[in-house]
Amino acid sequence: MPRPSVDYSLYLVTDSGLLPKNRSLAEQVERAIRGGVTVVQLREKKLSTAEFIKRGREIHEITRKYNVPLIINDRVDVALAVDAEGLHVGWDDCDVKTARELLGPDKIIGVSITNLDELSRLHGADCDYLGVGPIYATNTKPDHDPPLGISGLRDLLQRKNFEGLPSKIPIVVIGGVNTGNLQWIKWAASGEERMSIQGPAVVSAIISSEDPEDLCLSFRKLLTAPPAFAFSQHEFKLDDAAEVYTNISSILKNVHEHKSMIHHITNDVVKNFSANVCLAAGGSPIMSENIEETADLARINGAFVLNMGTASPDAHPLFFEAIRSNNQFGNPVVFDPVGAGASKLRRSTTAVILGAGYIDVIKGNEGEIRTVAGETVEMRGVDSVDTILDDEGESSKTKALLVSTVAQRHKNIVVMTGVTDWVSDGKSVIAISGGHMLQGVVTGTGCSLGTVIATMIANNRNCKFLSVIVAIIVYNYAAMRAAEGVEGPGSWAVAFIDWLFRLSGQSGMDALFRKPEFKELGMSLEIWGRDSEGNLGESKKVRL
Ligand SMILES: Cc1ncc(COP(=O)(O)OP(=O)(O)O)c(N)n1
Ligand SMILES: Cc1nc(C(=O)O)sc1CCOP(=O)(O)O
Repeated sequence: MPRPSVDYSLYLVTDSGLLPKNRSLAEQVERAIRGGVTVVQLREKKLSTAEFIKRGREIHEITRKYNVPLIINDRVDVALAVDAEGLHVGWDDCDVKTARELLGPDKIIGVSITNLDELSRLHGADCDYLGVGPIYATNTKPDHDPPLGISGLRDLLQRKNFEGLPSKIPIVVIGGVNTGNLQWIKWAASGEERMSIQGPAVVSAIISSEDPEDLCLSFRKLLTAPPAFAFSQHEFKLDDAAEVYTNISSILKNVHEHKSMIHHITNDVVKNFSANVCLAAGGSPIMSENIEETADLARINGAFVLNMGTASPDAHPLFFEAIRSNNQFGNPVVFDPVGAGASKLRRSTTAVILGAGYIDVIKGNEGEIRTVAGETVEMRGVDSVDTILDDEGESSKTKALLVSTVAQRHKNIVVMTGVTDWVSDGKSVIAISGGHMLQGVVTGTGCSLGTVIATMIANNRNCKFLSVIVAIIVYNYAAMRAAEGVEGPGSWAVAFIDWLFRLSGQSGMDALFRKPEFKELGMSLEIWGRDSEGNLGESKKVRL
């Protein structure tokens, strides 16, 4: 008998420890199937063999009624005893070859994949689907491997040489998946990848739900629609500076019409400065670190800034909840990995944050962005390490490649600050000149660029990349104008806020481009083109 063709679009994995009060597993599973679950995996870690088999038969009766395949977790003997449709194994369980010999050719075998090495080790295995995870951190499996995040997932899906497995092998993605992040995961994992995701495998969100039927109906609806505010990558042509001019006034108009709330979780040193910058740029700041209110704030947020400058491990659950809540409402998330390479704690906090949910913009200096890229960077505190040196010639191309690679891996926007600021959405790369050396001696100037970016994209969710570019231009120009005639860093900081306030009014910036004093400052955009194979090619500098 040939193996059944399976619809993996909504895969339920059970955990009887997470059921709502007075609810049996059988009832929960049946309700979930009525809502649209297409595969059920019985995962029992605490039952004796006899109890596992008994429960397996009970659940199998239900799944058979709805023609939904039942997969048994870990245990070949139980799968055989129950005559389940399949088995799911991890790397500590029975190997695929032995499982196939024991189960025969017509049973489904699924395998867990956490990294590229496991994918290679699966070479030639006779398995039917892969369970890839954890995509995000989860309390359901406390000993889980470090989360893949979007970048890890994309690395796996883009893997070119996994000969020996069917190229279209179905993939389900597991770990922290819920109705708030499902669309982001599906969207971020789509593109030119070799393998694609068929659906989520979900434990706690469904098993602990009071109304699993309704919840699964919501999952089904979300599976087919893209997230409302995913950005589409932008194909800048070498002559496209005009596009920035064309859009700048509508971007600023949206900011001023809405005065959106920008929730900051930021470091103690810069709170006051960032709040003032946010107000001057047209936003409404709230600096809250209460985990109890992150979900309520996300309901009304325009955007969320997460700056890990003074973070301790105690703050990880707060970061986690805030990212998840803001993803749920489609609020842009701007992450500043302050000092990411300076200590083990900061490296692990960066991984926690990137493994908590979708991040729209990563903004950092060169050392921070290289750390996010996976390099080991010796940072002296939180200040930038400019090892790629100047912005000329080859080093300039190296920077362009760095930001575009990180943006491609995370399917987001990456801003790398420095004497020149670099920004990429994975497709286009733009280098923006401007700014002033006094920024380097006032605490919080780097951090508050994240604030201005968040303020600009909060109400320009359909053109995030352009909004980030506009934010950097406004910011750098304000920094330069503020430096005129001031005595030093203290008075510059005050003048900077004044200039931001003046410029970010719609008419202020709109008129600005036409003024001679703007032209005289010599700010420029350098736009990088791609050749026919998609590689970064030549660049063209355009004076603003
Ligand atoms: C669909 C799916 N994917 C991955 C897993 C994890 O399986 P495993 O690695 O065996 O870990 P445990 O489930 O045994 O804790 C899964 N169960 N289902
Ligand atoms: C069973 C399991 N396996 C994982 C893996 O990464 O292999 S993560 C996981 C638990 C997923 O639970 P939830 O949907 O509640 O986050």
